[in-house]
Amino acid sequence: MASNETAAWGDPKPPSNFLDFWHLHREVILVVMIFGVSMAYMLYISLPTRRVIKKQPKRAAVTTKLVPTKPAISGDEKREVPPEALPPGVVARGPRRIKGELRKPEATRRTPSPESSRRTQVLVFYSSLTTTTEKIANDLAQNLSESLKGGDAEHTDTFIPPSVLDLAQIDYDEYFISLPKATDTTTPVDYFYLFLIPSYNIDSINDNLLEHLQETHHDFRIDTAPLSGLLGYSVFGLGDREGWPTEEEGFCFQAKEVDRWMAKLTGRKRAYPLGMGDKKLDLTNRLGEWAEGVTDILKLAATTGNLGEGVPGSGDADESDFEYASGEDGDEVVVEESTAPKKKNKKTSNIDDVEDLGRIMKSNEADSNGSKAQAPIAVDFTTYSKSKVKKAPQSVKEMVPKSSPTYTALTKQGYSIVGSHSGVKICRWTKSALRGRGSCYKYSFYGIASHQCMETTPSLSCSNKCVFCWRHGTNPVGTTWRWVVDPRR
Ligand SMILES: Cc1cc2nc3c(=O)[nH]c(=O)nc-3n(C[C@H](O)[C@H](O)[C@H](O)COP(=O)(O)O)c2cc1C
Repeated sequence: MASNETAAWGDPKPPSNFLDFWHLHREVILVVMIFGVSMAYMLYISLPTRRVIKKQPKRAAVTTKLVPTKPAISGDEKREVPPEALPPGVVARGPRRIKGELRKPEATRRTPSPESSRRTQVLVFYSSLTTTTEKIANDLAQNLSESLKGGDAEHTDTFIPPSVLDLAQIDYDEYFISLPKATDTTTPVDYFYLFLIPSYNIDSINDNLLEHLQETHHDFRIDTAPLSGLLGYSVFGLGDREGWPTEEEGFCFQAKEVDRWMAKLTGRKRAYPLGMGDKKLDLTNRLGEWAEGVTDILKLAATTGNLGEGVPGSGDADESDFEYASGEDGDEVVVEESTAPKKKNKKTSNIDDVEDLGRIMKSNEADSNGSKAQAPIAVDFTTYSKSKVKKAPQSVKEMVPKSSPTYTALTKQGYSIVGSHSGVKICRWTKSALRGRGSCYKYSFYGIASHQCMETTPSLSCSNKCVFCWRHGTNPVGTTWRWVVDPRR
């Protein structure tokens, strides 16, 4: 035992075989090996060139992950050479550049080229009390449909057949607060609005439309030009010079109003000037000219995506500026240019909009130069003060005047009109009960003696247009009272 221990730690003689040697010196050998490996590792990680070479392939792998779709990478990138394979002397600089673009949904893209897949739809809006305009609207849509095809293969697919829309039937929010939603979402559609507006000096659906357009423009929650995405619009007015000889006396006054409000809501997208026709004189000719002009503009707009140079009066940049300055296109203009007093046109309010600084400066310049020319009037967009621009004289109207088609329609249904706004009608169930043909559900279910009922309302106007309404949609629609009020007694 003693000789063994001596051999392990103190025997100067070398061990007889490798196993003995290992048993004798393994601690020393292990320590030396660990030290050596540590040194080698330290040396390895301190060498910069090696690290770069090792990391390069890693970065390439990450890049490939980020761009999974092959078409998004251009042909140059596909041929990119890995850094290891570069010829000597050529240095690979920085990370690989990815060319391409964010892929948007097809519907949101806009390519104004003729090959564009966009389509155009004309919407023909009309109002009609005595059916002339309704017929004209349908004919116009039919003719437009033909002439926009025109045997021209290029335009055949561009235009969706025009739609005819009765202003008394549609929901204004769908068309005049934002653009209509296309049914086919795969192909983007540009809308072009046409209006056929007869004028009525009695309460009619035109008043509702005008009120809606005006409210939309002034609603602080909505953009002032929410229809600026329209391709364009144009208005044609129908009137009667026999009763309303001049525009000042009310000839086509509501078509002019619609045109003016649409200019505001579309951000001046008037594609063709306002047309006007006298039902008894020149309607066919004037309408024909207007329709021809509109067709030309439509073809141009559908292929280029814009209204081009425009035609005189259509509201291109110069003309709009003129309209703007002369007050034709702004209800905010407080004094007519021609009637403006020469020296009192400085400012009508203490608050001016920044957008008007240019005009205000011009006006001041003209003043200081002592120029006699009438400068444009300063405009205050921050107020909704009532316009003092001369309008066709408008008195408070009766809700259902005896001479109106509404009166005729309601009396034909069996109503008696009391005064100018109340209506009474015997319920059909009352008649039925009197004839012994059965009563209504109120009697059948609850025993109410409903055979004595009558339908009556103090106001024939209503704020809704319910499909089941007993007024059959022939009554005026309004959210406020704007008609003649009965005397107290
Ligand atoms: C009750 C009534 C009021 C009218 N008021 C006007 C008017 O103020 N200005 C005008 O130019 N024409 C006026 N007209 C004429 C109509 O605008 C014209 O006849 C039009 O063609 C009628 O179209 P419709 O048949 O589609 O209703 C009025 C017609 C009616 C029946």
